[in-house]
Amino acid sequence: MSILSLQNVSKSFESLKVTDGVSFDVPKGEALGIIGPNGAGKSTLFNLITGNLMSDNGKIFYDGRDVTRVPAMRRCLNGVGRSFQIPQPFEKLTVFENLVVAGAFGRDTSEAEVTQACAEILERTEMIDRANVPAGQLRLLERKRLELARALATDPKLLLLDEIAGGLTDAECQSLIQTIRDIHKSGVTIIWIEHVLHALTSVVERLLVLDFGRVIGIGEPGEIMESREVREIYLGIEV
Ligand SMILES: Nc1ncnc2c1ncn2[C@@H]1O[C@H](COP(=O)(O)OP(=O)(O)OP(=O)(O)O)[C@@H](O)[C@H]1O
Repeated sequence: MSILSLQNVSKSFESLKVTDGVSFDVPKGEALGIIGPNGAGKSTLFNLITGNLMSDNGKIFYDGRDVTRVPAMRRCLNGVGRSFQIPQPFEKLTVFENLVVAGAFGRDTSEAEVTQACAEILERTEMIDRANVPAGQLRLLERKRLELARALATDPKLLLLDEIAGGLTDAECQSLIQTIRDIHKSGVTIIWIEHVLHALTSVVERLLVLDFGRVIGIGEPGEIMESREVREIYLGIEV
């Protein structure tokens, strides 16, 4: 069964069509990667799925329900979690406090349950040693881990990751990949936008390619990367 289904979804900013008749389904438990050139409309697609933006046309179904006009907060409470391309934690709050804020707003449970869940998430994301450090003092990998942890604090069934591996060294990237794999193994459905292709293809089962707001390919990563259109458009390789 699909946890997410987009049917002919479009979005324009004035005369610029940024999402152009996008349709795809994501089965429960899948990890799907999204690639495409800068400005292809990847983050906009995330904003449409989370409800941060409303589509002009088309339908979005989440967990069997039509959420096309459902506001972002409600979608989050129902299990749509996300990380942002540019992490913006509360810099003066500690790592733990940042998580508790996300948990308090993003899940429908008691304060005690939020606190307990946040402590567990700090373990899972290897941030437990940094629990009492103000977010403003974190290094890049830790900021990325905090961003991931904040998304997990909302107890997502569907987790959207927006370029979480960007700017990391290879070793840092590998350690983050392992954490994302563990989250995936625990049953969370993941959609991951990423320019770091080796990171993406080491986790996802399928890749979706966006270009000028259109889906130009979706399928098994090896097949997608071999496709002539993808190589020409995305990689700039003449074939
Ligand atoms: N709120 C907005 N108002 C006007 N134009 C916007 C808005 N948000 C995005 N755009 C434009 O829509 C296009 C797609 O942007 P988007 O951020 O979705 O692309 P992207 O594929 O995520 O790019 P990148 O890989 O650089 O992050 C860009 O031309 C961008 O300038």
